[in-house]
Amino acid sequence: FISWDDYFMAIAFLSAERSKDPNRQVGACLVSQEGIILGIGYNGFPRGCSDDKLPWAKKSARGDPLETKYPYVVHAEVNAILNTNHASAAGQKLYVTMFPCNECAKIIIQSGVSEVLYFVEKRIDNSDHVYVASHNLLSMAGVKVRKHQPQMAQIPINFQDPRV
Ligand SMILES: O=c1ccn([C@H]2C[C@H](O)[C@@H](COP(=O)(O)O)O2)c(=O)[nH]1
Ligand SMILES: [Zn+2]
Repeated sequence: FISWDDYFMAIAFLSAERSKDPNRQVGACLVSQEGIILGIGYNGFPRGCSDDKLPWAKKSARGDPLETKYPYVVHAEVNAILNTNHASAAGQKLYVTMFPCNECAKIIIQSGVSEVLYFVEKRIDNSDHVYVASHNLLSMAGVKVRKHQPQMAQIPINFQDPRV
């Protein structure tokens, strides 16, 4: 059987699979102190804002930021926190497939999340101020941050009927 941490991180990974971002799929899973899933999310455009009308591009040929995804996309962490159906995020754990950016860090802190477990860091070196700021904020606010060390290398899901 799989450990609780692998289980919740796997749910964040599965949620990431729903993202339509062609460059980076991110998933998040908010879990209560009792081990109950309160919310899951992935990076996507806001409800009612169609993927057919908004761009998924990283860069614009014309240098217009409005032709890129960045001003429009809701980050996975924010969606997981907002998808809680009014349960409080205070004291809870957030499992994320990628270390959160500074904007997500602010929301994580203000919503009272007490621990962030992440799988990978996007930051390549200390020059990426967004992720350095995120580390600084989470540390100053006393939010625990832990890199998840999986106990299983993979968790296959087989949709075949187990009796076959
Ligand atoms: O904290 C974060 C940071 C980023 N994301 C999402 C937002 C975008 O859809 C991608 C990043 O795309 P790049 O092409 O790597 O710039 O990741 C997030 O959900 N949470
Ligand atoms: Zn973010």
